[in-house]
Amino acid sequence: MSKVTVVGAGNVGATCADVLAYREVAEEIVLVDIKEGIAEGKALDIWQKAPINQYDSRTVGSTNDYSKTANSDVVVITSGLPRKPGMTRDDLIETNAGIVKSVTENIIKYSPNAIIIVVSNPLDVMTYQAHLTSGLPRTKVIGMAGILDTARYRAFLAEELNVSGKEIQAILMGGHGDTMVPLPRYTTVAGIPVTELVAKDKLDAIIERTKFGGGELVKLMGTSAWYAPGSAAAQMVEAILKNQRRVFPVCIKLEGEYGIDDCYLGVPVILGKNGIEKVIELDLNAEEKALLETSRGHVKEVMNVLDKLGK
Ligand SMILES: NC(=O)c1ccc[n+]([C@@H]2O[C@H](COP(=O)([O-])OP(=O)(O)OC[C@H]3O[C@@H](n4cnc5c(N)ncnc54)[C@H](O)[C@@H]3O)[C@@H](O)[C@H]2O)c1
Ligand SMILES: O=C(O)C[C@H](O)C(=O)O
Repeated sequence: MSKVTVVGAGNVGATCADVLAYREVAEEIVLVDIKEGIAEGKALDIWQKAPINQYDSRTVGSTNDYSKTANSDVVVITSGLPRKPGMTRDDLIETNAGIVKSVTENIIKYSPNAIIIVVSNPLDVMTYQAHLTSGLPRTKVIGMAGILDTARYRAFLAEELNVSGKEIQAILMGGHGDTMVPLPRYTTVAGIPVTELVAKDKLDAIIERTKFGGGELVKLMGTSAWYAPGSAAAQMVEAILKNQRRVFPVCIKLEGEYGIDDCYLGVPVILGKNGIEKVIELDLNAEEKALLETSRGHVKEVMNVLDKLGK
């Protein structure tokens, strides 16, 4: 029987649990939150939707009782503060590091072999926190951001070209912040290089919009996004539980890949039943390497802040 826990029953966590349920990705989905009753309520609401939307996955809620999460195959961590207008994701580090640490300790106590998908921000450094606290191999403590950032990039391109978003294939690398690195050289529209279809100035504008895609939504809503993020995390869970071996950009601790050591960054990987089955190393050109290096430098600075906080 497959079991998934989603910690944090807020906007992203509840959306993720809902997508997991209606896609019947797991038989049991446990939603956990620290706020009394909220996880139980949202789990019950999703369960009551099952007869309407015709699914059999069972959602269960828990207020901070991790015994209900025991033997989860995959755990998604969404607990933590979202940013408000005027803030960067990095501003959340102090509060969210404490939350991610305590949540990870509880998770590992009851599901020592789970694969952990981190969503809380600042994403790359919260993945670092969960990896350190869990003691699991790097291939089993991974971060969700690349699927979301790529989806934004794909949606903007679909709009520009007036084609289905399904036709856009793209890869994006680096940290989940303004230094992320969309890769037009690896972007195609049904196999056609995007550079043959979109003028350079338009493509550059789409890349810029993608980099600040999270901030655009924060400005509009006063808090950060949840539909696409929750669905993106659910897509990672599905790839793992169904051993789909999908190729996604995922945050992992790099240990020599791309000439980078000891830094958590988004890179293309094969995602399957063991978590990250393989990191795919692209032959980046000089410009792409320089952009990735800038992103690495930024994430490393925030990792150093976490080190100073005492992890
Ligand atoms: N990686 C990404 O691409 C991405 C995308 C969107 C949001 N995020 C991040 O995800 C996080 C959640 O965003 P949201 O919009 O769902 O926020 P939210 O405020 O709606 O939900 C967060 C939930 O976490 C809960 N929580 C806090 N401390 C907890 C603890 N110790 N144990 C269990 N639950 C706890 C809160 O009670 C709340 O219900 C934020 O840090 C946000 O920045 C990341
Ligand atoms: O922008 C945020 O703060 C949330 C998330 O990282 C996003 O990209 O939507």
